[in-house]
Amino acid sequence: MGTEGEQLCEAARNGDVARVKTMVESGADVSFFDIDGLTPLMHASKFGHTHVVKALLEAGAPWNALSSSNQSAGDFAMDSGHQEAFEVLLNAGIQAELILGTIARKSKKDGDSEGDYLEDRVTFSEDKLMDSDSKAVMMAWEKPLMEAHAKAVCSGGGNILNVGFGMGLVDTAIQQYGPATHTIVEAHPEVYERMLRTGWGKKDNVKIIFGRWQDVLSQLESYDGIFFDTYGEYYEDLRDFHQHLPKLLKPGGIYSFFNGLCGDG
Ligand SMILES: C[S@@+](CC[C@H](N)C(=O)[O-])C[C@H]1O[C@@H](n2cnc3c(N)ncnc32)[C@H](O)[C@@H]1O
Repeated sequence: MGTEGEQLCEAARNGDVARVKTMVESGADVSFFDIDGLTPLMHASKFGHTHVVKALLEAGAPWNALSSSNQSAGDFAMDSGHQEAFEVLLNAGIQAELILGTIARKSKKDGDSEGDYLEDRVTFSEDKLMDSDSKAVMMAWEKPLMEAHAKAVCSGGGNILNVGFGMGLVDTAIQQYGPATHTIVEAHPEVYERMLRTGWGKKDNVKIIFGRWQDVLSQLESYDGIFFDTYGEYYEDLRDFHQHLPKLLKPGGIYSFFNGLCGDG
C-alpha cells in the first residue's frame, strides 16, 4: 500500500477510471511524480488508457510535465503506439497554447510587456543562443534536425524562404543546396546584426528582411520551399502564418516548420 500519489499512479496504469475519478475527487495530487519520475498521466498514456488520460486532464493534470528522461505524456503515448491517447494529449496541448497565447496578447495590450523576447538582449556562444532569462532559443544539437528540414524544403530547388535565423543552422544547410534565391526573415536586432557581421548580407543569392514576419509580409513573394521556426511566439502565430501559406508557397512547393508544441519541444 503506497502513498496516495503512488496509488493514483497505479490506478492510472491499470486503466481504472472509476478509481482515478474517486481519488481525484477526494483530493489526490494529479501532479504527483513517483519514484521513477512519472506522473499518473504518463502511466495512463504509456498504456493507452484514453479514458483515464481524459479524466486526469479534466482534473488539471499537467500535459507538458516531463519525466526524468525528458519525455512528456504525449511522448509515452506515441512511443507505445497509442494514437488515440496521443491525440487527446496533443489537443490538450494545443488548447493550452491557444489560451496562453490569448492571455499573453491581452497582457501585452494592457501594457505588461514582460516576456517580450524581441525587446530583450540575447547572448551567443559556440553552441547556443540564449534569451535574457537564460532560456535556449536555439542549440547546436538541433543541427541534424535543421539539416533534414533544409533537405526537404530545398528538394525542388528554386526560391527558398526561411523565417527565423537563430544560429543560422538551417540557413547554412539551405546554402549547401545552392538555391536560386534564399530569403531570410529575422526580427531580433542582435541576431540581425550578427548575421551582417558574419557575412550573410554579402551572399549573392541571400536577401535578408529585417522585421517580424507579421510586419514584412508585403515584402515577401512566392517560394518553392519555406521553413518556419520562430521563438517567443505561440501556436496562434503559427496558425496565422499557415493562413498565409496559400499565397507564399508556389503550387507544388514544400513547407516545413519546427514543431515546438510538445512538452519537450
Ligand atoms: C529558434 S530560432 C531559429 C533557429 C534556426 N532555425 C536555426 O536553424 O538556427 C528563432 C528565431 O526566430 C526569430 N524570431 C522570433 N520571432 C520572430 C518573428 N515574429 N519574425 C521573424 N523572426 C522571429 C528569433 O529572433 C530567432 O532568431
